[in-house]
Amino acid sequence: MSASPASVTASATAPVPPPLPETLVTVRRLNRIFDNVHAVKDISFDIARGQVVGFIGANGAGKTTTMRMMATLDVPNSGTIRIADMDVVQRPGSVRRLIGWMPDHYGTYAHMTVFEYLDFFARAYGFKREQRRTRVEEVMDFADLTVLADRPMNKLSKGMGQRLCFGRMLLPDPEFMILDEPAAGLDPKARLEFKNLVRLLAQRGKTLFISSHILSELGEMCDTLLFIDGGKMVYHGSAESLRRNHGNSANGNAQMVLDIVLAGPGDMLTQWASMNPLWSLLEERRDGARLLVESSDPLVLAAGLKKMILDGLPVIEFHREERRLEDAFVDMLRKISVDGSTRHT
Ligand SMILES: Nc1ncnc2c1ncn2[C@@H]1O[C@H](COP(=O)(O)OP(=O)(O)OP(=O)(O)O)[C@@H](O)[C@H]1O
Repeated sequence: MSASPASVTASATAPVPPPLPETLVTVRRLNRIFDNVHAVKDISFDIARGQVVGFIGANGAGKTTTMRMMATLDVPNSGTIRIADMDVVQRPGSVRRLIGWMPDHYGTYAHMTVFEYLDFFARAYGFKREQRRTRVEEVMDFADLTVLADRPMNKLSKGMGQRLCFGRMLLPDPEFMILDEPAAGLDPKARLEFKNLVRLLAQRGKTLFISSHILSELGEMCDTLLFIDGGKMVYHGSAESLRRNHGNSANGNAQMVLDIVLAGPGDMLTQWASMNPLWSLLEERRDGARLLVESSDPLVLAAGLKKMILDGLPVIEFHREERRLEDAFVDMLRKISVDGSTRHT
């Protein structure tokens, strides 16, 4: 994506808006029930202005339902959502002027080109003549759509379509952007480009709320992570504090993760770990495994590696890993199932 510094600021001469509050979004005791499905259960959280927040949960966890309510597209059964001190149910029109919404699916118009599509929406947002053309060009430049300007919408790849949807959201230069699974189905290059775009928007002081069911997709680009599981919020804090605070075993002992490669089948390590206390299997691969060591003492690690060799394991490579977010998350869920509380760190 070829963003230039000026390219995200709308060029329309709009009146100067009032300053936004420090706490841009406040969600309190939010509930949504569909027939007999309690999709969102008593969720509360705040989002500070300028933050990039990752909203993570498995399929069916309640992400889209929560986001649709924030985007004024659905109404809670109980609870409140306030964006810039405005209640989304009572003042949807004013809230909409502040937010951008990128749905996980969007309709295509077979005979419209990328330019025509953006031009159509820019017209709907009230951009007139030259301003409209300038704005559409700015957005196409930012979202790397310029080369696709004349391409019919129904001839776009998944990644191109995501960029178009992203561009559409950027047209009115929203302060708060709600993005539902924007990186789903993107190839690694497109995902990296998307991360860069998010970083650029964050640098310009925008606030973003981004959902994904893949933790590692969001870990690096978000200031804060918010986890939802079965409609309930189970964690609200930074990726770093998740790694730090949930890097311990249930009995409070420190742990290490070791990635080992063998010149032989990975199940040798699975068997070895099952026979050695302090060691357990995290993940078996064809030619190795990731093992968890219930200690932070380097001597325990060294003794374990020596024993592996003496036990005849053909170890050809090993390294200590940063604890993965996924592991920390699983660990946290395990602790929550023990004491039943939401984690705020
Ligand atoms: N309009 C609806 N009517 C009935 N049930 C619904 C409706 N919308 C969502 N649900 C249910 O609410 C639950 C949460 O769905 P939601 O789409 O919010 O999850 P999600 O976390 O976004 O999942 P995904 O990643 O699969 O999109 C699911 O059990 C879903 O079937």
